[in-house]
Amino acid sequence: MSGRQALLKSQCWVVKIGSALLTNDGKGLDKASIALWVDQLVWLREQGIEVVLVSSGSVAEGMTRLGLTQRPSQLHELQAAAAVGQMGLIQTYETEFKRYGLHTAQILLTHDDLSDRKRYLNARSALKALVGMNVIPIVNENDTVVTDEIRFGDNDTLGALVANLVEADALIILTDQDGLYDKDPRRNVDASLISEAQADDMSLDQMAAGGSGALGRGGMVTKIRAARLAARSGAQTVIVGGRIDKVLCRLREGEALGTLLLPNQERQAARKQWLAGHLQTRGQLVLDAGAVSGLRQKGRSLLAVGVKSVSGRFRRGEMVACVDEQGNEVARGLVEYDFFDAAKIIGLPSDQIESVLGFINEPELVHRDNLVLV
Ligand SMILES: Nc1ncnc2c1ncn2[C@@H]1O[C@H](COP(=O)(O)OP(=O)(O)O)[C@@H](O)[C@H]1O
Ligand SMILES: N[C@@H](CCC(=O)OP(=O)(O)O)C(=O)O
Repeated sequence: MSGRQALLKSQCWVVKIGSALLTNDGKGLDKASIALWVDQLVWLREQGIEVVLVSSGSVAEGMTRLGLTQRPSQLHELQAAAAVGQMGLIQTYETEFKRYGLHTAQILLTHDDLSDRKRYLNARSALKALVGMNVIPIVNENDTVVTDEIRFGDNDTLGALVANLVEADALIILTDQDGLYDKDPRRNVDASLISEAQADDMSLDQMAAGGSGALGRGGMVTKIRAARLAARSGAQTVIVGGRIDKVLCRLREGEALGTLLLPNQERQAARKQWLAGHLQTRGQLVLDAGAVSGLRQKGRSLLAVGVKSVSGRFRRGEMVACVDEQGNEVARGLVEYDFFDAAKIIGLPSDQIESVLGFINEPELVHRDNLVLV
């Protein structure tokens, strides 16, 4: 399945709404538009699509609330504006989703949260749990604690990393242009819209060279880069105009709006390759024959009950090798428990984990989504 067809079948969307759109041309949050996007996000949920929202707008809203006419240049002022503005942003979404009786959750992330494996797994479990509870997670960068070096800066990158995190099928980037044009449409009246391309097509880069608008941070450069990052876990990206009437519903129904940027591999293969990129094992789990066949033949997760021994000094979220009793490697995966805890629960059914450890991270020792067969 390729192209727009895949969107019809997709199950999980990360929708990113950029500053350029959200902030009513610099005059505070565009609440009327936010209400319309919320209507559409709720409609997507009703179609059975899991939705995670990545929303910018905290700095712009903070500027309005603090009466600043120019985006601050000093980091501490930017952080202060973001902290003030994030309140208004979340308040607005909370009010709009409440119309439908839906709860929202605020998730503020930094680059560190997603590069540290333990925090990565924690963020993943929390987001998945929220989505499972029919809550709409609203993600933004944690502007108050980040410094220059670790800032995502733009939320396109954050959107892509969240798409990797929740293994979304689609990253939808809503912006103030109808999509990616062959040159900046603000400066070139003859620019034409690119309807579909491979995310890794390098000729896209020069089309995006025009920079960003006055309110946005990354322009199209970071959107194309985001599409490439999202493609690592097999997600498609659509860059599309957020002001197009019922844009999200129409995309779901297969209408060819905006620019579709495709991953160059099938989702499963991309996901496995992405995991493989993280491989550097920190320990070893020896599996019994039942667990080996569960992983190999049935594509199951690894449960503690099927593990005979552990070695190494791994921590939760690190990569471990899973070997059979003869020492042959069967798979590698991200482990859900630290070495000392894993050693205590091997051989036990999952419903005994809590009584032995006093807590439970996950019922699996290695979840099948985090497992690559060797
Ligand atoms: N080839 C291009 N096609 C479309 N927009 C482009 C292109 N090159 C640069 N741009 C600029 O990118 C802007 C959108 O990016 P940005 O301002 O960062 O918005 P956002 O806040 O939505 O991320 C557009 O307003 C446009 O001026
Ligand atoms: N965290 C910042 C977002 C940065 C930003 O504006 O990004 P983008 O929407 O990608 O141009 C904020 O909420 O203002």
